[in-house]
Amino acid sequence: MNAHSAEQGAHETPRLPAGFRIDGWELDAVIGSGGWGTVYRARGIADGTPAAVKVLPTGALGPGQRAALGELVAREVRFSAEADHPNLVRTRAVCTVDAPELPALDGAIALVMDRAEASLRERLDATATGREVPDAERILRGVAAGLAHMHDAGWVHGDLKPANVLLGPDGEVWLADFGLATELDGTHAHMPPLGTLDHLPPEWWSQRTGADGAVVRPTADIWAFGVLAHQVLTGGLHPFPGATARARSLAAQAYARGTAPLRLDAGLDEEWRRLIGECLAPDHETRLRHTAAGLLSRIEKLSAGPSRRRRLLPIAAVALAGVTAAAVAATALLGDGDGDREKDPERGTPAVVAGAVSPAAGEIPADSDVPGALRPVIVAAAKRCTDAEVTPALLAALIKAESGFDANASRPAAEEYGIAMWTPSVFRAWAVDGDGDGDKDYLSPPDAIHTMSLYVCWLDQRFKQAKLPTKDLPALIAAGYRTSDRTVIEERGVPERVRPHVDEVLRHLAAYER
Ligand SMILES: Nc1ncnc2c1ncn2[C@@H]1O[C@H](COP(=O)(O)OP(=O)(O)OP(=O)(O)O)[C@@H](O)[C@H]1O
Repeated sequence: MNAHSAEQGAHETPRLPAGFRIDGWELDAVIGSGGWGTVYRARGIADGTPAAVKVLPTGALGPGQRAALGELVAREVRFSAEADHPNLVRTRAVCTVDAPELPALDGAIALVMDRAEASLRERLDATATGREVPDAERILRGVAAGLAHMHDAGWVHGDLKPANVLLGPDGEVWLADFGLATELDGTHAHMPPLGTLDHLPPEWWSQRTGADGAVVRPTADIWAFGVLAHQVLTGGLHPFPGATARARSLAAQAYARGTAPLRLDAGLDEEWRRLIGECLAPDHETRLRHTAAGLLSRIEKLSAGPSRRRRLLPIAAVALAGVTAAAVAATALLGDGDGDREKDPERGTPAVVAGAVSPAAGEIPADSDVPGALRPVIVAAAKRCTDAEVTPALLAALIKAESGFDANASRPAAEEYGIAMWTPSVFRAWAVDGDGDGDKDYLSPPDAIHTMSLYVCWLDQRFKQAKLPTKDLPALIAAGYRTSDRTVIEERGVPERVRPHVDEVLRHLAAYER
């Protein structure tokens, strides 16, 4: 299971050895560890019933930690004991660990649960970016049903995320990890400021955290469901851009403030796009209209309808290019500057949305010097961007000026390599798997060109936001690709030192636009 989780717990508390017995259960290997406990494979001593035992230690912690853990454990135990629904993991017993030789674990609470085969997190990790997780709709239906039951019973999950959705041996879908589940008091409850950044609603950040912790309401679970559904239907893409959870949460907050639009993945089916967009309504009040029960009945209708597919790029272009319709890869937020192509930590994902064909996207003239094998790749890459300026001709002109279509081009002094002359560290932040081989490689022309399209799309949007003259956009993009968005915006035009390069791009562009 999740190696990260296993490591995380390893140094915090000792492990119980395989064969250790807790009441009628015998432990086997560790499945994984979370922030508060370790989960073991186990079986019933009497009849071999498979189980998973979560051991929640209460010793060996500082006083503050102990208080917080005590509360979480109490919640998890209480909720687990009360929860009874096919979409909530079943707790068969709550026991106490008797291990005087291991003081850190002696007296720990052990929750004996039905054992899952995998978590949704693992399924996502095993799914290629851009593909749906197998059985996606059924899984989402199970999650919505579990959530609806919790809300009806007056609880909020508070930590809905793929790691907390378990998949049983016979395809069961179980919500798990109720440490943050909290009982509703009127319309909201309180919980400590834990949870996972990636699934917290934007209003979380503007709430004051009082003695009882932040307010948590069912609408927080609705938001988390929207994020999770987007991940499940896109092979793990988060709906907000950023390389880190913190960056993504900042992007979600910018969206909630109205300074950035919501850009869901281009391949999403219309109905799902609408449903996810509603779950991700920017504020609690708007989200109030949507209940988990309402989501469940919509998903049931969706599943009953004709079979749905992610929208793919036009087959002809894809087949010719030898590339798969790998979905738009999430762009990443970057760290420190690198070379001349600087990076802006505030940037968002360009509008590579809707699977729409770029309005000005034409073919590249057959008698041009653009190699035939590259043409369909370039055309498909340009379709990643809905902005009219980013055409196959512009991409071709940029590539011609950058490398002369040489896949092995390199300028080591400037750390630029491959057909699109990517600086490796910059490439990594934007990388798209253009050829669908599961790898993102700046020396692979489809990867380099698809990534170029994404980056250029973002430059185009930056320059429009900065109100630079629209008629100059191709020149500005060429300059931005050679320098940085910031340099071009600060100079309010093409910097003199890259003027010859920009003129060359414009010459090629004129030739390819014929
Ligand atoms: N009933 C179960 N059957 C099989 N695996 C389980 C079961 N419950 C939890 N796990 C797995 O055990 C690991 C640890 O789970 P745990 O709930 O302790 O932490 P987490 O959810 O990864 O993190 P945190 O609780 O800090 O959010 C995870 O990989 C989880 O998928």
